[in-house]
Amino acid sequence: MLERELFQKAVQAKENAYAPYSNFKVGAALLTKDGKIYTGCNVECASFGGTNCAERTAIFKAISEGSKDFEAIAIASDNDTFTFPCGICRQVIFEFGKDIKIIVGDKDGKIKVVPIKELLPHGFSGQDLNK
Ligand SMILES: O=c1ccn([C@H]2C[C@H](O)[C@@H](CO)O2)c(=O)[nH]1
Ligand SMILES: [Zn+2]
Repeated sequence: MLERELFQKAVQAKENAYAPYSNFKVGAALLTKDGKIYTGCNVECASFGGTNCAERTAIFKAISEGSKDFEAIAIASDNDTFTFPCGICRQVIFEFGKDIKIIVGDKDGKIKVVPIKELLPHGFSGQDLNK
């Protein structure tokens, strides 16, 4: 699966976003090492703390379906430029692999790929708990 194709899946997943409060729709597409794709969107809540980001929706779907070896996650919003994952999502992505590739795109179709360890330098992980 090409990075560009995975990004397009994230663009499609964005259509299902439930974002009536922020109006900021986000889609994510998660590629597993065995070639499966799990998509996700942000789901907001009137009690704002109940909101879940697109990235974590995709990851939690995958985990709950028995997949936990991830290759890459693509993220799309309606912004003109790249939307990188928030801090909470960076930590959750890092939980499942320090080399997972983050794929973002801009309005001109430019794709950028960055490993999660670059977005979360010195990240806390299970290793710190001797796990
Ligand atoms: O990478 C991001 C950044 C933000 N959001 C969502 C959370 C909230 O619904 C809205 C505004 O922060 O966008 C995501 O899903 N992913
Ligand atoms: Zn997030």
